[in-house]
Amino acid sequence: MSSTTYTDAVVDRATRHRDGPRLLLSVDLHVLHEVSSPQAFTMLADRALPVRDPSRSVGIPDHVVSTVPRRTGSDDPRAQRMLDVFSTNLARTGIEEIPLDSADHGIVHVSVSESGRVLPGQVVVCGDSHTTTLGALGALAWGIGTSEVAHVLATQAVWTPVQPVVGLRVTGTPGPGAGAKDVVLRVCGELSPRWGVGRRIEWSGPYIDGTSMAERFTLCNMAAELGARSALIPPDETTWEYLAQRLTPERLAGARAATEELTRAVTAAPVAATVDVDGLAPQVSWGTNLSHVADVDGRVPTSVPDDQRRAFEAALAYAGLAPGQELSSVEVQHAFVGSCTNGRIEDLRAAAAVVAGHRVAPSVRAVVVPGSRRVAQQAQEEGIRDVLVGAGFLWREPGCSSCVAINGDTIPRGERCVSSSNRNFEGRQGAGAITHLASPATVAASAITGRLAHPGEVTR
Ligand SMILES: CC(C)[C@H](C(=O)O)[C@@H](O)C(=O)O
Ligand code: SF4
Repeated sequence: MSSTTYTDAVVDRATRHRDGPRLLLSVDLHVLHEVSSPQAFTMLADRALPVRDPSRSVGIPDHVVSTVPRRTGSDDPRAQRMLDVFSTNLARTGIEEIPLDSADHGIVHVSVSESGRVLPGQVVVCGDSHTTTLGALGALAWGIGTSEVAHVLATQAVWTPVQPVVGLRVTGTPGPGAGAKDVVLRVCGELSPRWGVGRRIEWSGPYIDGTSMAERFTLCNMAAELGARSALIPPDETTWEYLAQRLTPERLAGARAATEELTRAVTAAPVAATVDVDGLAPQVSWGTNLSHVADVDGRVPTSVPDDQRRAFEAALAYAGLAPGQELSSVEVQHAFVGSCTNGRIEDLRAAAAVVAGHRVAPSVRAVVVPGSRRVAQQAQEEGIRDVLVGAGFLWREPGCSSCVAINGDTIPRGERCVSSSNRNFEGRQGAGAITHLASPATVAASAITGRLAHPGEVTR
């Protein structure tokens, strides 16, 4: 018998039907948000199809919601209409909504993980590319398109191609001031943005074994930027400790028993790439895709392989940078701590640790948007909110906010934002806005200095 990876075992358990190169998998949890679901509900209504199992779906408004304190929805009538349609669709079909004022509210991927809705071995889908985040819990989780959302609503199952499972091994210990965000930026920089296309990734190696859950969420979140359908970390004691804080003892025991059964004969995925992050410096993206990554105390590259030259020049022109330019000379006007990549309590702690005792530079507008209400609440209780606000950060309500800037939290044209989010495409944070992706610690240090900065510049 050929060996089976953890991912294969999850796929096998969920398979309802096989049709040549395609599998029909049962969906354990379907997460919906207001942007990718309206047409799906319309498709269902047009064909008079009911939702097959509303109890296995949950809807959370996050992308277009205002983040202004005491918000109730959106100030923009079009966005408000989207929120209203979303609520109506959920109520009409009997799907639970986690509304803005719920203790469980947050960005979809943050909310469903911290409220204990996601378990190892589950198949989880959402009309959102960063659903890979939930692979941190050992779930097989990926983003689907709107017509697939309709299909899942109608059948509680999803078609997926048979795909190879590959190991992505990470070794070494990052250097001072560097963490999981720097690691995943480096991984994206070293492998191509298409490295994961057509593959299911299993993270492995000594670095991964030692990561916290917060770090795992960051890593799996950004695996979407490698083009992978899914990326996960098979469950270990770290996973179970996280779940123990969120599940009743009975549910926890049930989930553990099911996982033990599932994983009895699994073997590690064959390693397709190894990235060594020993001594890694904090990373920052300088261009317009995830291969444009460098040490924050380093320089923009001076040359690239010929086949990348055009993209390189276009990225430099868009970002207003020159080959060989020192990144620590690049001034920023905005600093954003938030998103499903780095909007968790650990991320806010990391930012607060850097800014404590310092002031945000007068030339910078620095904003914290917690990933969820729980994160916001905990930050308040721990005094982290006070540290950040005391240093000059603006404090907002949870949501996607400037990560994708479709809720009004737009970065103006020509202005530069150092951001703890995950995408740096042209116009991602607003038409003509320039994005530098970094860790929360680097965002915090840059907010203080007014230019891209190594956290050590501020803390040492
Ligand atoms: C709006 C949504 C469909 C989109 C996604 O799929 O990822 C967004 O979350 C993003 O990060 O670009
Ligand atoms: S925070 Fe950003 S990456 Fe995450 S779901 Fe929202 S828009 Fe997408």
